Amino acid sequence: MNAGVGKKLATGIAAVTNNHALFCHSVKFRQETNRSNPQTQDFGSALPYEAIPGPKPVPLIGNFWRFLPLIGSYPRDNQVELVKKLKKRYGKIIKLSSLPGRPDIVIVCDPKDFEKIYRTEGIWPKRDAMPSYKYYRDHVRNDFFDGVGSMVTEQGREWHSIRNVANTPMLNPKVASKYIQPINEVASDFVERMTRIRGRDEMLPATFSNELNKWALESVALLAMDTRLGCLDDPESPESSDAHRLVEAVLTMMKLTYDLDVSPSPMSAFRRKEFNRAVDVQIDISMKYINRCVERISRKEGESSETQSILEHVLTTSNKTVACVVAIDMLHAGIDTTARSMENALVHLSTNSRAQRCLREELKLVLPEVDSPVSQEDVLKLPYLKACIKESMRITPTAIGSLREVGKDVVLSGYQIPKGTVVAMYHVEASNSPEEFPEPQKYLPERWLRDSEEAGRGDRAYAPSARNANPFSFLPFGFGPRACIGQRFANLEMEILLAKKMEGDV
Ligand code: HEM
Repeated sequence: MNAGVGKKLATGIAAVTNNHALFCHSVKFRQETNRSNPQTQDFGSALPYEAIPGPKPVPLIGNFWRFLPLIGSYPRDNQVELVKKLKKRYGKIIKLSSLPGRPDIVIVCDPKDFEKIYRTEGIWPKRDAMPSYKYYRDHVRNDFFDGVGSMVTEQGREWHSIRNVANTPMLNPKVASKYIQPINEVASDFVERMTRIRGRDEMLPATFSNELNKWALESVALLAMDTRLGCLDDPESPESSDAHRLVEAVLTMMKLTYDLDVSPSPMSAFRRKEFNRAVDVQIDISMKYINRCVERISRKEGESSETQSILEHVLTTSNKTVACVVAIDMLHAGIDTTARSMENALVHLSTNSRAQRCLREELKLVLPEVDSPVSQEDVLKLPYLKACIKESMRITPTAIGSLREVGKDVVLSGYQIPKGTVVAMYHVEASNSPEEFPEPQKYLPERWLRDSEEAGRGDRAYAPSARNANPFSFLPFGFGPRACIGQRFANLEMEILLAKKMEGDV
């Protein structure tokens, strides 16, 4: 398994310069924060924008050279390391200016500033993301997309119209409950596959991260295409199968999104062609299953919308192009993120035998029958399981930060930030800050349990409650109207797989 947990940047829509963002972890927190007014300092009396600390641009070449090998101070640093270095040198707010072809970026690390930023975003938050995919849609395959924008890349009214179509089924708990059984089946197949692929020494293969991508794709295909693809089949699907081609296409696209949008090079023209081919495959395969679904809908006219699947709902309220765009958004945003978050949780647990014991104890009580399906009610009775996942996402979030264009003039860390400035909120800094989470590097799921009695039970550790932290310091799925639309499903997929995996190990 990958040892570099925490250093991974989610590609897809994730990771600040590659553009991901986050969501609040409890309704209670949301109500509490609504009561306070984060705008405490008057704009006019704040320090000017120009005075924000940060690397000073050199005449003609700006700040670009700082990221070059040999001469730069931050050559090819991953973003977590880069921000740590910048924060140590300049403080909690840093301005990165004079980067070729990019606007200034203001980096912030303080959760109090995150709240102020999210409070300015209004009903149509702006988060620029994946320019390569946008270019493909607007210029390469405009014939197919015909102006339909994607949730991940669009802004303003265009973003709102596609997000609205997807919100209705994806945020409906009754629709989600229809997926519990198939998500269970995918998880059981994956646990069986884990047993098959273990070596004689019982170790998982070095390709285990890729196996998790297959599990995440198999789960997302349920939502996006109403189908089981067969990514976990034994014997493996042939190279010409949809499962094989889609895994390759999604992984290629995710890798090239990073190369093209974050780290462009002289090879970019060749990579763009490969990128375009990878999206072509996703369109072909998604459309095949969307067409099948259209036939199914025509056979069962008159069904209530509550019994419809997400895809059926999108097709009956919109059209096939919109359904395909939503499906591709899910493929982009729902695979790498869920697979990496699951991998991180497994790594944290594998190195923490006490947490493993506590989790098994809880599972034995709630799910005495190994192999029985995990229901939504079961999950509600498994607070330690949920806490294990949360704690892993706190220490090693897959989306390390989030971009926004500020919607109003705002004061951040005492400096004026004019409306329209691009800010990068580094959530990973806040969720690992000792001010918010004492002993931040310690994996203590107990932080997330509701009361101290529960925390002290059996082998459980006493831990400082996460409830004392600023609610904006832990936002693994973003915040506000642009928060992750797949959060409910991602959590269900991870909870059910983790429960089945740990149960099976007893
Ligand atoms: C553990 C897994 C996941 C994590 C950590 C994650 C995290 C995020 C984050 C941080 C954002 C940006 C939110 C913002 O800017 O405030 C986001 C957006 C998004 N996520 Fe997820 N996500 C996960 C799984 C999924 C899944 C399974 C799906 C789909 C089935 C999905 C679909 C999306 C989409 C479409 C967006 C863009 C929403 C928009 O801009 O309107 N995500 N996700």
